[in-house]
Amino acid sequence: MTVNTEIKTYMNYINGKWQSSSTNEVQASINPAQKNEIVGYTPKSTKEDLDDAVTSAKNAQAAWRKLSAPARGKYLYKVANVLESRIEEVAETMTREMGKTFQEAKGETARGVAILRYYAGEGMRKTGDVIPSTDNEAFMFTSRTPLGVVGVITPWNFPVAIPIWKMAPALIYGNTVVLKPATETAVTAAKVIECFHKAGLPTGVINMVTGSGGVIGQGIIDHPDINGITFTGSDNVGKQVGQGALARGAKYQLEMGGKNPVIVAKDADLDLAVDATISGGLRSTGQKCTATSRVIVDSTVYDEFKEKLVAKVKEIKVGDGLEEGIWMGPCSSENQLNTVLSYIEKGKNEGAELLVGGNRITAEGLDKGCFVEPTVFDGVTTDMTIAQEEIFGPVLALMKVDNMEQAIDLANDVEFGLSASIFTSNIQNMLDFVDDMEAGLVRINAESAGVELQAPFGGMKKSSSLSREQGQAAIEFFTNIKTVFVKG
Ligand SMILES: NC(=O)C1=CN([C@@H]2O[C@H](COP(=O)(O)OP(=O)(O)OC[C@H]3O[C@@H](n4cnc5c(N)ncnc54)[C@H](OP(=O)(O)O)[C@@H]3O)[C@@H](O)[C@H]2O)C=CC1
Ligand SMILES: O=C(O)CCC(=O)C(=O)O
Repeated sequence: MTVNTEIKTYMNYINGKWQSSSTNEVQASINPAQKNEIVGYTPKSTKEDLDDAVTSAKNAQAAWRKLSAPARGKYLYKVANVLESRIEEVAETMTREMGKTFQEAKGETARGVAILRYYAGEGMRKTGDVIPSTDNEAFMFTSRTPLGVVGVITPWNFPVAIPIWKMAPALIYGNTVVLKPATETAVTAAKVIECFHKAGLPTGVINMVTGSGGVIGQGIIDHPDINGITFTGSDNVGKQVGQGALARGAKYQLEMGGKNPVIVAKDADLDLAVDATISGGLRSTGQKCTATSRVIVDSTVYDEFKEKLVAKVKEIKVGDGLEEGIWMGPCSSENQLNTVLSYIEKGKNEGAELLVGGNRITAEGLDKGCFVEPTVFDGVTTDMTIAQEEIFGPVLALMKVDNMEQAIDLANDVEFGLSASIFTSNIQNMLDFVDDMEAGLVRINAESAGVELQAPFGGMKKSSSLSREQGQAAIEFFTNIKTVFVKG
């Protein structure tokens, strides 16, 4: 494929115009597969830039809310068409900016298109109920009203899908938006916003301000004119968002980490389980909140499963995600790579046995990138750090159990509860797992990652603020219910 190597400076999008930051300062976005390559520059914005964006969103609010939902939907269909016409280009930028393979990046961009179309269609669906009143002369019903201005703070691991699955429902239900994308993937975000611009959304309905989390993200948390904040990212920052929003009475929604288990029962199809563990744990270099990280295997099939898993992990081709035949790209940044390596060190120091991987890759051609070997640990116990904390890297921890009850207890023995999967052919195992697993997504004979846009998405315990994103569930966050009582 041809790679676009032009280094461009992208801008904030405020009040329907592309604008540099008030200080004109920019930050470089670096390719994690080739750290000497700059993908583009984006503004290092200030509080003043954010204020302008919020004012613009606030001014646009009334007219956008007054449009019919089907009319708002028509705009989203147009955005979807523009993005669809740019899939390859946006995907290439994503791969160069955060490292996931081009195939995965294309899949994610296509998913962005599908999400836009889904929420465009939502504009034609009902948003309320008629409820019988005890007064037989009255008419009672519910309707939905938008929050107002929504602040959207997004991470780098799904730089197209996550902003879109937050912005599209915000818009269809009548909110206006200020997006603060992750700094690491701000160029990809700018390209997504270009699609909204091209689709001709009314001025001010959508705005983007790039810049540091500490300034622009914190600014969104504190801004009195932002009525709701939707966030995906780390546990620590999520807590700050929740506490800040609560303190000033803004609505908030948080999606944070996972420590997702896969259980392999003695009656599992082992080949299927091995493939799903690798796909769920190591695709996107393990940088998904739904990634498999703990592999809990029945002792009867433990050795056979381990042997098959290790053999396949050794075959994984790591490299620049733009190259043909590469299965796993780099970590998204040097920081992320160092975090992963530090967890691998902790695993070794705390007594886990390294079966494969464990090192930074420094082979020629990969030495300028943030590459780490896909890694599998054996003999992991639940008290170890690698069994408890989110690593966000290509690291699998094998854990042995003697029966299904032990497996589910172990699977639940973490602070997170996002996704979990089981491989079994026994119906009782499936039913027990569905009933007892403390996770927002429970998947049977399927990998832990893989979210469908039309279904609710979110976790239990520390994984989320207990609300759900995506599908029709999104309406609960992006609107308030009004109960209407009418009497002639
Ligand atoms: N649940 C998930 O899908 C994700 C989980 N993570 C977890 O988080 C770890 C760290 O990743 P990282 O990128 O640092 O995640 P962060 O939580 O720091 O970043 C997520 C978003 O929050 C912004 N942000 C950072 N600080 C603040 C702040 N004080 N107030 C408001 N917003 C802020 C970031 O901006 P900026 O980019 O400018 O810093 C980014 O837009 C990963 O290793 C992983 O464990 C990370 C990404 C996604
Ligand atoms: O598994 C997926 O497709 C979604 C994962 C996700 O939401 C995340 O990593 O933030």
